[in-house]
Amino acid sequence: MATPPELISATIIAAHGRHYLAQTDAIKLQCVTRGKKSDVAVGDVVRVAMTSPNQGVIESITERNSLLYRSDQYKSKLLAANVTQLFIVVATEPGFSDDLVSRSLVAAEAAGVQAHLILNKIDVTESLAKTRQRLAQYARLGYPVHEVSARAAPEAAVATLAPLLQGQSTILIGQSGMGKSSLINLLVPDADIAVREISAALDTGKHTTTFTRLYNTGTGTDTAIIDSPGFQEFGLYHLSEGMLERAFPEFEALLGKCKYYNCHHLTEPSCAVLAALAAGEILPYRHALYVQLLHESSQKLY
Ligand SMILES: Nc1nc2c(ncn2[C@@H]2O[C@H](COP(=O)(O)OP(=O)(O)OP(=O)(O)O)[C@@H](O)[C@H]2O)c(=O)[nH]1
Ligand SMILES: [Zn+2]
Repeated sequence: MATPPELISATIIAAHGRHYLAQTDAIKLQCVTRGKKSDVAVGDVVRVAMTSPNQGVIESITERNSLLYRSDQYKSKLLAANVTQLFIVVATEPGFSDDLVSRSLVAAEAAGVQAHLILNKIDVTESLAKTRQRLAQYARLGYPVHEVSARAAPEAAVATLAPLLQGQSTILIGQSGMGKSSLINLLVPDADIAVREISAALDTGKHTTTFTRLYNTGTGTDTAIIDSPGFQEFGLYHLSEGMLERAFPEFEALLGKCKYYNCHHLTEPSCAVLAALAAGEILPYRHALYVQLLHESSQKLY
């Protein structure tokens, strides 16, 4: 009987299709999964069977502490595993979408991950007051908001964000143009070199921003920053009704107070959530998003 190959432990630092790059203490390994499986995410700790000095096959995934994902009607797409917090990068301009911010917050809640909002470009003073007002609504829901300017005050931006990142595994997400790359470059000084290395290893050609990647920063391996491609949509078809109502912190104190124990908070009489909405205690667009997500959840085809 042949001895099975030795398995080594590694962290997935980039994913492109079914090709992965895994980092061990000493080396980077190009990895594939067995068969058609593509259930591996950046941030996963995996066991790899070496097939050559820098290549291997992923044999197993270590149990995850968290898993963030998006989904459409047909399938879900893993965003990152084992993250402890999500930074949603927004800016004074171009404008950002409240729908995408709230969807990201719901995804974070569902994954049990702490979410922060990072307001970048506070040097653009024309739209600053208005943007602050919009973000205050999220602060009232309990999400910390941090203000920075990657361009006008880079050192202050690092001073604000670096302590929050220490010892955490943080994924940054944001719509295109918010300045996420500028922030990553400040927080991870060798990010450009790392991205070039990863692109070469995964053979992604010029499409350097189309894949999610993890950077280990600081002295140990306990601090990780994950950069993800800019996005235009954030489907959440995979969330069940029970998960959805618990993903809205403004519903929390009201759950269990509706007349019907199985209330959907849509049109039911004596619904505590609808009463709070009517009283102006719940923001209309947040409830509308809840209704939309409930609809998406019922449209799931997998
Ligand atoms: N005024 C101002 N402009 C900024 C700031 N940070 C970034 N920018 C500019 O905003 C634009 C977008 O920045 P990027 O860092 O490329 O943004 P991104 O979010 O990574 O966008 P994608 O690469 O499209 O995903 C660039 O022209 C930056 O120079 C800032 O603090 N203030
Ligand atoms: Zn209700």
